[in-house]
Amino acid sequence: MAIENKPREEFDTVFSRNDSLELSSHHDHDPAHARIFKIIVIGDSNVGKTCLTYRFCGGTFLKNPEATIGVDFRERTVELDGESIKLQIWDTAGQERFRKSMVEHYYRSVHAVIFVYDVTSLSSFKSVPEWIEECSRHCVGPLVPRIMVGNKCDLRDRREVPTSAAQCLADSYNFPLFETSAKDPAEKEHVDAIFLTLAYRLKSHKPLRLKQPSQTDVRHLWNQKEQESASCHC
Ligand SMILES: Nc1nc2c(ncn2[C@@H]2O[C@H](COP(=O)(O)OP(=O)(O)OP(=O)(O)O)[C@@H](O)[C@H]2O)c(=O)[nH]1
Ligand SMILES: [Mg+2]
Repeated sequence: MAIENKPREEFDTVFSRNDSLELSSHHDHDPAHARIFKIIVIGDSNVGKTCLTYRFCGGTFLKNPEATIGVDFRERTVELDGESIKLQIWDTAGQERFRKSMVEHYYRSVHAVIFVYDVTSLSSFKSVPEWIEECSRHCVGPLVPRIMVGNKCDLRDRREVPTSAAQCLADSYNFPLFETSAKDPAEKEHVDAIFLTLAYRLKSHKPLRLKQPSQTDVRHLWNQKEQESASCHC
């Protein structure tokens, strides 16, 4: 992927979307006191983290995604039992070179974690324990809900990770397991269910209004992202 060719407008859209979190009063549909939860999506490169988050927030399958650099923010407000809950989703980079300077930001004040692997890639599944370890190393507490997701279930003939093996791993960590496809439109509600499961758990866990990311945090990430894009010559 030619990083230099990644359209600048894409970043601007992402970041202006995030900036708008600061200006929640500008969104009529968004009650001023809506609680915000930060969910990070973690896993090897190419497993479909961007497509899954796009499916949930944008409603469609994102064709021709580029590798994520640093982080892309997406958000969706859901109504749960009459309460608006804003899910701020951090779509992280799977490639080490695009994530290494961001890792601390990923885990800071996170409310839930989604570990994604690709059911057609055994190696991405074998990486899951490493991602879980990274998460623990960053002091993410045991009460922070975690979910495991096997993506690309539409590629039935290419499956390398049996459900039984995935279930076994998920059980060993006591995580729920979802297998789904960001691509298959018939799986749309299943993708929603992943995020809504977390939203329900978070809703009951956290009685307080949560702090929104500051403009400074966002600008800091934006600057880092620009630097990484500029220094990458692949
Ligand atoms: N068949 C199929 N392809 C998918 C699915 N989800 C994603 N893909 C494809 O998998 C490739 C990688 O998708 P991305 O969403 O960019 O992967 P990623 O995990 O965000 O990758 P990084 O940003 O590099 O960490 C793309 O070619 C997508 O079209 C799916 O559910 N089914
Ligand atoms: Mg991505």
